[in-house]
Amino acid sequence: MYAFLKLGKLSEIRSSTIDAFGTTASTLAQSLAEILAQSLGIESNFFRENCLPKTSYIRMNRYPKCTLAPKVFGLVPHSDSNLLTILYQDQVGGLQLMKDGRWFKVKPNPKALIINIGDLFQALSNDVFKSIKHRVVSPQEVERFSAAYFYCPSNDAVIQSYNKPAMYRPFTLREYRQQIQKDVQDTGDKIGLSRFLLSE
Ligand SMILES: O=C(O)CCC(=O)C(=O)O
Ligand SMILES: [Fe+2]
Repeated sequence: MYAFLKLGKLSEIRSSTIDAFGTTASTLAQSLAEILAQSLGIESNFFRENCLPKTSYIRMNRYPKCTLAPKVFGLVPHSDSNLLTILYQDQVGGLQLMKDGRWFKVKPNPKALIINIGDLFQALSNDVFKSIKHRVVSPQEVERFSAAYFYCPSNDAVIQSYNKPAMYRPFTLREYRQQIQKDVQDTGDKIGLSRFLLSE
C-alpha cells in the first residue's frame, strides 16, 4: 500500500511536470510560429485556429546506454513532420544536426531549449525556413533523456505555401502522414516534402 501510494504520488508529480512543460511549450510555439510568419509578412490566425492543445503532442525519449556507441543511433536521421518542435535535452549529449552536409553536435545547455523547424513550416514558408535533419547518437556511459513538444495543426488544416510560385501543392497533415507511412512501408524511408513538390 505504501509503495502504491508513493508511486501514485510520483506519477502525479511527473504528470504535473509534463503538463507544465506542455502548457509553456504550447504558448512558446504559438508565439514563435507567429513571429516567424510575421517575418514573412503573413498576418493570419492560422496558428490560433488550427493548432490546439489536442492537435500537438509531447514525446518523452529515453536512450539507454550502449556499448557500441557512438556507432549506434538512438534516433536515426530524420526531419520532424510538424510545424515546430520545442526540445529539452539533458546534460548527456548526443543530438546532432545536419548543416551544409556535415553533422554538428548540439551542446547541452540546461538554460536553453532547442527549436526545430518542421516540414510543415518549410512548406508554409515556401522553403524560406528549412526543416532541419537531426539524429541522436546513443550514449556510452549513462542513459539520456529528452522531452519534445511537437507543435502540429489539426489533421485537416490545409498547409499551403504563403506566396507564389508555390513550391508545394496544398496538402493536409493527414495526407502527409499517410504518404510517410506508405513510403516507409514501401521504401524504408520517409521521403517527406519532396513528394509534394509542384515541379515534380
Ligand atoms: O532526443 C533528442 O534530442 C531528439 C528527439 C527527436 O528528434 C524527436 O523526438 O523527434
Ligand atoms: Fe526529431
